[in-house]
Amino acid sequence: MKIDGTAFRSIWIDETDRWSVRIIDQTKLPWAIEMPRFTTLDQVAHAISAMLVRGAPLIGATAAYGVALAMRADPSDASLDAAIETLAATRPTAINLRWALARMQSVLHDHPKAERAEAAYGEAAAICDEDVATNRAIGRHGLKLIETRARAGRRVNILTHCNAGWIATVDWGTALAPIYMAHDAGIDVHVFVDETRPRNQGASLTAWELGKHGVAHTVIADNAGGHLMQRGAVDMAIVGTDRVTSAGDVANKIGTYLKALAARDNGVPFYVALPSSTIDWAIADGLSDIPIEERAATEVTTVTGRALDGSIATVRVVPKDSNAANPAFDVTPARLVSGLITERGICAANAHALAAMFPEHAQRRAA
Ligand SMILES: CSC[C@H]1O[C@H](OP(=O)(O)O)[C@H](O)[C@@H]1O
Repeated sequence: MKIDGTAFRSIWIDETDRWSVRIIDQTKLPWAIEMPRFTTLDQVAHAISAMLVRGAPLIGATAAYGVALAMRADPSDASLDAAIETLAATRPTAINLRWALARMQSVLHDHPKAERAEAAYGEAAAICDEDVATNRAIGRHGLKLIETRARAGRRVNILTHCNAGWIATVDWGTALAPIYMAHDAGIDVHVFVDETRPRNQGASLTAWELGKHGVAHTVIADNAGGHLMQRGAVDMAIVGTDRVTSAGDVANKIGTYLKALAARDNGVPFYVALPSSTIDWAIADGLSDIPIEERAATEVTTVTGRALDGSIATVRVVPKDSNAANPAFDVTPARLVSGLITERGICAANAHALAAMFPEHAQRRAA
């Protein structure tokens, strides 16, 4: 995507040093655009756990480069195992992290040590390029859903939660990819952007992305979505996901389940956009089998933003003696999902439809 006319991916290799991995520091957006460079495994691991980079596909792609940097420093088996373990421990919910690490492990495990760094570097680059193509395909399939609602001269109002845009992936995004394509096709599309407390990925990241691309949008409090759906203001919802089970249960940012309930109660189609690398074929029951990340209470008790004097400030919004809980994700049962928008097309959120869309995985599970 472009930032003020310049094309960007959310992760890239520095043009002056092929062993410097560059990212956009998402903890600084929308107030500043900072693009730190990483040259070590530990820098990458911190960037994922502290959410300088975030979003399931981007977490996986970044971890892949973390393995490559580790192999450059020490291509031994012990180093490879330690890198995989360190990166796997950064965040528990997004399955793309494990998917990418398993892919790196399978490529490198039997690879000659002297060539491991280059092989890892190449595989990480391939993961990034594939993610861009995958998300572009998700956009094309999701665009059809928007086109069917874009009756002549009528604005299409879409609600999204958290950030599943291009900065949550290598490029294009998942939930936002169809929206970008609809906008670029001249469809009058407007997005209700859930602020998405506590880290405000919607207010700070989705609003920033959409604004940079010129997409009409309105930031709303997380609690306003149901009200808008009740009054017919929302034509459909499209969200991203961090893990979908083989039966179609969806883990996504906290608050997604509540939006899915409101959507079902008001007859609003509720779609989830995802690359197949987000499907966890090993589990079926999301509520019992998807680990939900519990993040620091300070993310709930404080808010960071730009003060009126222009400085960046973090303020408490909860009395210091009050406890706070911070589950970062919830699970939306498949029965509340209208459809899954994947790189191969749109399918129902159930085991049969997913097996038909991705038979190679169903056969592997059956074996
Ligand atoms: C395209 S995956 C986006 C997905 O990831 C976000 O979680 P986080 O910001 O904690 O990495 C959120 O669940 C988004 O829907």
